[in-house]
Amino acid sequence: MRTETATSPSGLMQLLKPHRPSNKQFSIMGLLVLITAVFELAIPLLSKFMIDNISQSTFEVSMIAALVAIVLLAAIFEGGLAWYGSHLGETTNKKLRFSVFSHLLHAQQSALNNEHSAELSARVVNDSMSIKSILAEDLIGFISGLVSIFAVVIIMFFLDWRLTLVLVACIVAGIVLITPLAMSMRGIGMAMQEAEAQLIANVSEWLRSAKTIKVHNASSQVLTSGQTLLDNAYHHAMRQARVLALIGPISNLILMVSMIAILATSAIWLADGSLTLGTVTAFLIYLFGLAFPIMAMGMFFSNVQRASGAAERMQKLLQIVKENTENGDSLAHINHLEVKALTYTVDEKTVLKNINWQLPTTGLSMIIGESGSGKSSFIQQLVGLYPETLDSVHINNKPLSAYCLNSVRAKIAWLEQQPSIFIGSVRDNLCIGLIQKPSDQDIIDVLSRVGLGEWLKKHDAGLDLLLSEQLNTLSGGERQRFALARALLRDPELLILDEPTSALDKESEQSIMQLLRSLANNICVLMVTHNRRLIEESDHVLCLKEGTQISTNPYGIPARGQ
Ligand SMILES: Nc1ncnc2c1ncn2[C@@H]1O[C@H](COP(=O)(O)OP(=O)(O)OP(=O)(O)O)[C@@H](O)[C@H]1O
Repeated sequence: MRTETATSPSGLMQLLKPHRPSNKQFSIMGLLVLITAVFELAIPLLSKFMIDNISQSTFEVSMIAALVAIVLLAAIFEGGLAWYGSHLGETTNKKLRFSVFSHLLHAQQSALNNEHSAELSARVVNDSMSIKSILAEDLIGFISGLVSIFAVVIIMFFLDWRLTLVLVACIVAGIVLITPLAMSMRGIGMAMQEAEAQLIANVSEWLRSAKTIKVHNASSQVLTSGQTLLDNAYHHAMRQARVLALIGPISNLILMVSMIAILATSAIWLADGSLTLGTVTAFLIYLFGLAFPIMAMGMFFSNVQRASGAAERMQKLLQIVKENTENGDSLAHINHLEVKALTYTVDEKTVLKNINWQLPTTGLSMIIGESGSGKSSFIQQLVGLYPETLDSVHINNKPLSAYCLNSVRAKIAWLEQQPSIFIGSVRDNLCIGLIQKPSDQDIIDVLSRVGLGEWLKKHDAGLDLLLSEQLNTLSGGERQRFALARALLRDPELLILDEPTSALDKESEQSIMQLLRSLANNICVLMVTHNRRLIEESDHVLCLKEGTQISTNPYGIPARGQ
């Protein structure tokens, strides 16, 4: 479950710790920053000597050659530094995204049930971007800015300490002005990321449900809601733009005021001969050179605040408790399956109450009951999706909590009420999670067994045909049979099906039931159904009413084994 944490720039460091570049990589970056700064700082000094030599008529051509060489080297190192920074930032970004994505995939289902998938995707993809830019761009700007400001102030001090004092006073005033603006970026950044995640979640849902919206004449209503979300995102983006728009001009203002102050004071000292024209030129070049570092440092502080907000949101995701799927005994075979005193509660609502049922390891068992009676919830407990009920499900007289869940799930195939289709080929969709991939012929045979042989023949791409949730390649009934094929390829010992024939015509239903009956000779087939006709086919029945097991069959139809 989630917990609140106060995240600051130190929270950002904590998030980055396992993924950040190595000390060696940081050292290389530091070295590149230093070399680039040295070259860039040498340019004004060389210019000063050149100008002073020209005015004293002692000019040498070699000086121009040295200046050109240094300008070129500075440009080469600057490019190299930008590339290296991006390399470090992008690598960290990739690792961070992978870590959060992998954490979410392994997160406990109950925590994921409360989240919107598109909002989670937005956090994995978007929030990490602002964290990446700290490493890829801002950190370099900050370190080179720091080195430049420090070195420039020292060089200037040796050139003329009086002008330096004027400049330092201007810089300090600028920092005092910029700091509160930078600090406000954290809250703004968080609110902006939150607004964008909400926008993405809603837009993706609306677009997925475009047909429903059209048929219900709800486009204008949805647009109004969309407008509100857009206004919210726009409002926060503009708050950010206002702060950034202030940081730029304030930095320029510092530069301008510094320049005017330096020129004014230089005029006096030039007149009394205590200052050379070369020194003034060098000062002015250094001063322009300081504009970028000062701006970069302002940006660094504001972006660190913004990234801290993103880090806080990502940290919350990383605090979702993960499933423990790898520890415990490995399950070889299901010889005995029993549910003992199973109670399942969600948000103080009792969904299942004290269910006791021994499932036969072969045969066709059915779970029946009114809508909302807890049938789907019951079968989800058998695959260990909810840690709080692991001790109530017993396999071979040991609770699920004693087993390595991955080994249990390897023996089970679960066909959801609304089967998922992933972006990928027919083959990829059917073989998902299988360690030993079946041959194409095996896949084609299974598709024929579930009645999709003709469907496959209609598509030239065959098993390479691309499927996705959005592509309407499969009808509702075909999708159910497709998911059954996926389940069969797992060669399960327990086959769980949540209303597997709800979208099928009578003929297809009969052929699927025939298939399930023949499978039930060797394995446990457990299906949820509303269909009265099918109950007659069952060997065993669990009847649920408002989450409680009842002995009387509400349909009044005796099952085969009863
Ligand atoms: N994660 C959850 N959070 C809140 N309520 C839940 C959750 N899971 C199930 N429920 C509630 O528990 C009850 C049983 O739901 P379940 O889906 O198991 O019923 P069902 O018998 O399969 O219904 P149907 O036949 O309509 O599919 C419902 O009222 C449902 O809203």
